Amino acid sequence: MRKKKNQLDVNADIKATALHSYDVHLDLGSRAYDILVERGLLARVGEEVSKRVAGGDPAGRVAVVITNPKVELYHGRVVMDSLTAAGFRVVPVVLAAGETYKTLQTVRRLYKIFHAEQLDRRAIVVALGGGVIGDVAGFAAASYNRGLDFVQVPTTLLAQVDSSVGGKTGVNFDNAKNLIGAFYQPKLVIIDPDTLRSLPIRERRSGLAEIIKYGIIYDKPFFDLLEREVGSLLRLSSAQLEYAISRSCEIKARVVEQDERDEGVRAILNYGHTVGHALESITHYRVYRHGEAIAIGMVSAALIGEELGLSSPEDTDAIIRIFTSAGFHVHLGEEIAVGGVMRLLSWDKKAVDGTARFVLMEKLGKVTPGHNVPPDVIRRALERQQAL
Ligand SMILES: NC(=O)c1ccc[n+]([C@@H]2O[C@H](COP(=O)([O-])OP(=O)(O)OC[C@H]3O[C@@H](n4cnc5c(N)ncnc54)[C@H](O)[C@@H]3O)[C@@H](O)[C@H]2O)c1
Ligand SMILES: O=C(O)C(=O)C[C@@H](O)[C@H](O)[C@H](O)COP(=O)(O)O
Ligand SMILES: [Zn+2]
Repeated sequence: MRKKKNQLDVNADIKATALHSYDVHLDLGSRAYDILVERGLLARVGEEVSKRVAGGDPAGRVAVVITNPKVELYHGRVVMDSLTAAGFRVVPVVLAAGETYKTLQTVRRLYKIFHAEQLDRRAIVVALGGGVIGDVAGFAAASYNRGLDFVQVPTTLLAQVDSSVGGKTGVNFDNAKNLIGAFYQPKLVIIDPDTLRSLPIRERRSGLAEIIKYGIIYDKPFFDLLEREVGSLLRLSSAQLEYAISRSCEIKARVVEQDERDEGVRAILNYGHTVGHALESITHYRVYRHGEAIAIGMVSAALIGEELGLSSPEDTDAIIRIFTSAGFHVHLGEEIAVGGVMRLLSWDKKAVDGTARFVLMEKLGKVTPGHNVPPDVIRRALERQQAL
């Protein structure tokens, strides 16, 4: 295992291999992998997958590229051509887009295609798209034939900074977000920030929420940088774009290395998700983008921490300020029933005996998991948030 480093030393782990090109390594022993961040990488997917996953011998190997219609339109050709040129037999699979398709039915559809194509264990599943594609394709790869090699090629900001890294795969089930799934690490993550040019502003903002999360949970200097850069990051004009992406992956990698299966410290990556997931679920995954829901959830968590005397009102204000300046609505809508949200908290994966355990901030840059919060405190915080 990599030596534990303090927050500032951790910057040294991101190896700048050229201008605006970064490699992050996630060290999990036999399941270790690289996260490559570089503009233009999409055209080198075939070469990188061949070298790093197929041991330089792609002959006779199938690459199943799982994507959705919009991503296929913008970025499918370049990826598939590059895999074909490297020597893979490419099987494209285009799934319907959106969180409402993050279901077992979609996974079953993938199994049917894998079966019809007679995939053997040498097949490689390539997820080309956002977090929904990555989570669904990853779960299918984890379970089909007891595990196929899996490569993440994330094309949303959210997927580039969060969902493509760390091996959480799965689908929603009834009213519970991500209830069915597996920990299954990719063999490689290929991030091309140029793909973000075709991404609508609302989706970019959603990804920014997870980037801001890393500042709140782990790295105050990063939070300060983000306060200055939110506008230019959204416009993709920030000179810090690649840094913000790789720094986010780096923080996630350092946390996952310590607790791959979410039994302890990894819960800090779930800051804001307890209320955030409940909001996604209560609105049937149709109202909020994931980042929008967890931005609201991060403000809820800050208000709860403040109510408990754990964190300061100044830090809550700083969180509200950064999200507001990025264009998020941090107010909890009057139409959202506080009681309904509170009931859904028991489905959170961090719950113990049906009672939510919150990740709460002590100060910007430091959060702790496992807080059992009295219901009246949660209610008070959520009602305050409705009045924001
Ligand atoms: N596994 C994890 O660790 C993890 C972490 C965070 C979030 N998630 C999950 O990720 C999901 C959210 O992911 P998301 O925000 O990427 O949403 P998403 O996958 O639904 O993608 C958002 C939209 O962007 C479009 N799109 C993707 N790339 C594009 C591009 N380059 N240009 C134009 N359009 C593009 C897609 O077609 C889709 O309509 C949620 O289900 C969430 O629970 C998982
Ligand atoms: O990787 C993690 O661990 C996270 O918690 C990252 C979250 O941003 C992500 O939304 C994750 O999918 C939530 O996981 P869950 O276990 O709460 O379903
Ligand atoms: Zn998330």
